[in-house]
Amino acid sequence: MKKERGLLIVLSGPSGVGKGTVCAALRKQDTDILYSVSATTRSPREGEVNGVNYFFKTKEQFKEMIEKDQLLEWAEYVGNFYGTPVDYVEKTLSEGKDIILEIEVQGALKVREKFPEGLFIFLMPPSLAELRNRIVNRGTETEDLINNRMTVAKDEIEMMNKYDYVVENDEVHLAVDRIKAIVIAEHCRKDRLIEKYKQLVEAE
Ligand SMILES: Nc1nc2c(ncn2[C@@H]2O[C@H](COP(=O)(O)OP(=O)(O)O)[C@@H](O)[C@H]2O)c(=O)[nH]1
Ligand SMILES: Nc1ncnc2c1ncn2[C@@H]1O[C@H](COP(=O)(O)OP(=O)(O)O)[C@@H](O)[C@H]1O
Repeated sequence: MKKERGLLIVLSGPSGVGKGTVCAALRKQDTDILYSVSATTRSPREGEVNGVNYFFKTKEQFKEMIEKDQLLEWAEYVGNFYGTPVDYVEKTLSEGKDIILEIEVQGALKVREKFPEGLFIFLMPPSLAELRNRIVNRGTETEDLINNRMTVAKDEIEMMNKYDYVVENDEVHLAVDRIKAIVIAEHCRKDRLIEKYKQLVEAE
């Protein structure tokens, strides 16, 4: 029987909403969802590990990846470049495994063009004041960068209607449970299963 392709899941949301935290919590659980590690020209934050959080690249190396068609999508975000290495995504999906991409809105829309069947989830903060608190408390950004990210955040939130689902990240464990529930439901959608069961009946 033809192997079912994995599900491509995109998680976006404004800076500081908790995408990294929620993804890390999801990764810790035994969910069978693999994680796409992006390439970026941003400098590593304290504690970030090359190849785990990001593949940290120079601008020249990043440009070379674009020229060699090694990125599924890429975008410039608050002065740095970010992109999704295409090979790992393709390999994972063709092995029938699910993969999650934690990427910003412009990139997500490009992925949508290539993978209309993907599952697009937007993570929302409980309020904009709470969003700012989270960025401030994380302590990784200067005042200027916090303001830039808040401006971008408002534009990003307006793009929410391009997504299939909106998940509030009030508490990490609740957001994780919601995402897991959405993924399970997506696997049960009839348009994903019709082919599989048709073959099953025909094989009888
Ligand atoms: N388009 C695109 N965006 C990415 C990629 N990797 C990360 N991002 C997004 O880039 C933005 C900035 O990421 P980062 O500097 O790590 O900060 P933070 O996620 O806001 O804490 C976030 O919205 C990420 O989701 C990628 O491969 N492609
Ligand atoms: N549900 C939550 N409640 C309170 N704080 C949170 C929650 N989710 C994430 N945070 C905190 O908010 C900050 C930003 O989270 P992070 O995962 O880095 O966001 P993003 O990847 O979306 O930029 C971190 O300090 C993180 O610990």
